[in-house]
Amino acid sequence: MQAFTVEQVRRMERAAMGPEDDGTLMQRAAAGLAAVVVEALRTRVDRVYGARVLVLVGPGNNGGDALWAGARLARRGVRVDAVGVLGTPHAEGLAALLAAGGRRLERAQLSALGAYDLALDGILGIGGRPGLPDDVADLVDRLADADVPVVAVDLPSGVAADTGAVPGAAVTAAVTVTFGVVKVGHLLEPARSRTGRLVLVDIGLDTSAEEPELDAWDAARVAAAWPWPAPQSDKYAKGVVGVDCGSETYPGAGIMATYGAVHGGAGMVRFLGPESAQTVITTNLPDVVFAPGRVQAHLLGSGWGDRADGTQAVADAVASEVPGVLDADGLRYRPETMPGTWLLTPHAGELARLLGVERSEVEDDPLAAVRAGVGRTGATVLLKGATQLVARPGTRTVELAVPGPAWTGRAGSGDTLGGLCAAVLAAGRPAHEAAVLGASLQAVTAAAHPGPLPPHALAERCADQLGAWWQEGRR
Ligand SMILES: NC(=O)C1=CN([C@@H]2O[C@H](COP(=O)(O)OP(=O)(O)OC[C@H]3O[C@@H](n4cnc5c(N)ncnc54)[C@H](OP(=O)(O)O)[C@@H]3O)[C@@H](O)[C@H]2O)[C@@H](O)CC1
Ligand SMILES: Nc1ncnc2c1ncn2[C@@H]1O[C@H](COP(=O)(O)OP(=O)(O)O)[C@@H](O)[C@H]1O
Ligand SMILES: [K+]
Repeated sequence: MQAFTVEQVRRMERAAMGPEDDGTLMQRAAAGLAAVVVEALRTRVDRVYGARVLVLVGPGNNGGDALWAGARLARRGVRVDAVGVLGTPHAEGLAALLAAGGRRLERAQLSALGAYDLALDGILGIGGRPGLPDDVADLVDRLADADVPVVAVDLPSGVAADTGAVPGAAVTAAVTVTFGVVKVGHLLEPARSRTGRLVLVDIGLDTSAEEPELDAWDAARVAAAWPWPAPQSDKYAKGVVGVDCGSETYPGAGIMATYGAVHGGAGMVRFLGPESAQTVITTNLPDVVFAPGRVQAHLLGSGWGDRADGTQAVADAVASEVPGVLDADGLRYRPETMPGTWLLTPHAGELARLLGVERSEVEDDPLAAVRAGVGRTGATVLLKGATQLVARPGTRTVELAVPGPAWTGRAGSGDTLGGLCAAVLAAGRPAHEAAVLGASLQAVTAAAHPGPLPPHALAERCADQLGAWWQEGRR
């Protein structure tokens, strides 16, 4: 699924409309929106005729969409009340609603909100600045308290369309009906959680001239793209991962990274980390070897802590011209520039440190931050967290891994994730694919095994997930 910025949407809308806006796009949007509301009413109250819908109307075309959809609903016998909550409502849309038998109410006339079967959020769309005025936020809260489900028009009002930030009050929708194309904010947390189920209505926009801002993967695409071994593949075709992770202080990181590489399907894993981790690895993963030798992907940095020869270790690995994953503490020892064949896997705090900015800056605009990480380092960057973004040199579009459940975020999950990515890298895939596939496999597996599994146990389930896909023939 591809997502676009507001600026791109405006360009596509202008191209579709031509010099004059004759309202065609808005009519298509309203028709699609009304159809979704009809289905939602059938599901919720088992009727359309006589059902009650409240339309919250803002000052722009977003309110226009909602009012025109309200008119369509009113013609089907829905009892539609519209209330202007910001500015002056779209004139033609309001006239159409009133002509169809809908009512316009003042806010003071609103009582017994629980009597509404559903509310339409037509307050702000792509022209909205994030946040809602206090009085509007208060009405939105009262609807939530009254358990009235909200269908958001285009975007849940109050969220930032281009970043997914939610810096102030915002609507939480059960369903969001968006028009033409998906917007960035629908897919990035925290706005994603405000979006609910996302329905895309085709209004005839042509995306071919625009490079998408985001390319979001789903599980089926991950399964299809996985580097499945061919019948003749030997261990070198599957790839050898060299794991130099962990330290005497943090031996577990080396163990969990190794679990990731083994269960991500590496043909061989060489463990080149601290001796204190070796006994556990030998006992639980006897296939791992400890002798130095041929490596097709490096995995460095997880659990290093302070490492006296850290700079040299990273420099040597980069100089070997073999691709690699550089994680966690290893990021502090990176050379000034790195090849795009290397994958850096920072979480928000690590990326902030790398960029010399506050963590909040990364969290407020992760898309800009992950691109800045590429600009700063030259490497491919996976920003880890609730939404996992992958940026690479030379390509503006940022890839979005399949999201997983919040249980996944535990000490050591990042270490196993590094191992999964390194296994894909060792199989010969480019760094950005290794990042998306590794992160998505972990997320899909965690979703299929909900609960607080420790990272090494989740890594074992990753192998089960690959096995299930293999048996389904999804390759
Ligand atoms: N164009 C098309 O062809 C199509 C467009 N479509 C629909 O149009 C929507 C975009 O419509 P839009 O451009 O009119 O902007 P919209 O989001 O309604 O609001 C802008 C108004 O809100 C105000 N305002 C902003 N933030 C605020 C805040 N925090 N608090 C208070 N006020 C705030 C802002 O005021 P100002 O910036 O002037 O202060 C301005 O008056 C789009 O999402 C889709 O639903 C579809 O029909 C398909 C065809
Ligand atoms: N809210 C969340 N939802 C889903 N996955 C998450 C969430 N938070 C973190 N994760 C996952 O957990 C892992 C945490 O990585 P990281 O912060 O590097 O942990 P550590 O360094 O302790 O191993 C990442 O792989 C990320 O994918
Ligand atoms: K809206």
